[in-house]
Amino acid sequence: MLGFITRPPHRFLSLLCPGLRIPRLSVPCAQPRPRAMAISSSSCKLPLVAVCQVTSTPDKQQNFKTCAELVREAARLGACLAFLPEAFDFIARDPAETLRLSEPLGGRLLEEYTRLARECGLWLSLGGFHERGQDWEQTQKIYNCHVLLNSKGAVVATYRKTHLCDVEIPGQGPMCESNSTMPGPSLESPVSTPAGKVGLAVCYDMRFPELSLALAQAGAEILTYPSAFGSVTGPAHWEVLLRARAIETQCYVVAAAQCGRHHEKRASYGHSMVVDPWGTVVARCSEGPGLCLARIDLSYLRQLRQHLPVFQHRRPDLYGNLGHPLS
Ligand SMILES: O=C(O)CNC(=O)[C@H](CS)NC(=O)CCC(=O)C(=O)O
Repeated sequence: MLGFITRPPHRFLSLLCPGLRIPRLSVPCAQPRPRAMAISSSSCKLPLVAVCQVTSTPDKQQNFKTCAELVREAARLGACLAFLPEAFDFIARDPAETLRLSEPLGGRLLEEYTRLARECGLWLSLGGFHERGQDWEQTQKIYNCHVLLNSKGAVVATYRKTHLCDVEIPGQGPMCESNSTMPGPSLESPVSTPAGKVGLAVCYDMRFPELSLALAQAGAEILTYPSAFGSVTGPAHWEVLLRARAIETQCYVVAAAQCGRHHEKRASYGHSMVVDPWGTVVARCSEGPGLCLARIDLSYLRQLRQHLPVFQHRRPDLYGNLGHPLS
């Protein structure tokens, strides 16, 4: 069947996901994009991804139950890949509790997620696992590890957050991630998944466009920023940063977020979303825990990159080869 679309099919997604809000754009008719483009198959054949939003607490078992329910729902709705936010495993009250609750990749929690991926037959982006790495004995610190599982439950990639969030924002309470966490040593090459080539990052990493450019130049089609964004920086920066990363890299951006109050000392902004390579928010979660869905249209991405070839127009002679090469 030959279909014509101008952008991913919102109407269909709203039917699938009643909680999904169709985005209101600030400049809805001023967009000089191709009027319509032909796609060779029905939009229903395009891969569907699910973005899960949760409120993690220090209760690991309860957090797993909540995430597993959302992942099962994502599978039931036909998603091939589900994204969980940073700290999907738990959000602790202090660094000592964070360290106490952490596990190695070979621990019980990852085993449960392996079983879940296999049972549901979908890929899982576990967006920020508190990982006791190989150097745990010496450092007594963890890594903030983004783990990608395939539909058989195998770990196909790991990326350890390279930019740690040590910031003091008035009104938000100080964050000092390096109290408990080591920065990752390297970027990870984008990974082929049923939805496209996924570039891995975590939360605060989104503030460093060099990283997203490096991933895009290494072939990423989908950038992922699983997050636990603060409640002061959230309203000011969250959507702007995600849309900017999508526009400048011409990638889909998927950002699963923590939301609500985790315990007496901490709350997160929520607003999980998927942004398309044009910068349009094509799916977003509503206030509380839940999920939203989006179709990934790589032929649209490729056409956009042809129409607007920014990667051919860069001037590394003027400002260096930012974000290139990856390794
Ligand atoms: O603490 C954990 O258990 C997991 N890690 C996090 O939640 C991290 C470090 S505190 N949060 C962020 O990076 C928020 C960044 C942010 O809010 C911004 O860039 O404005």
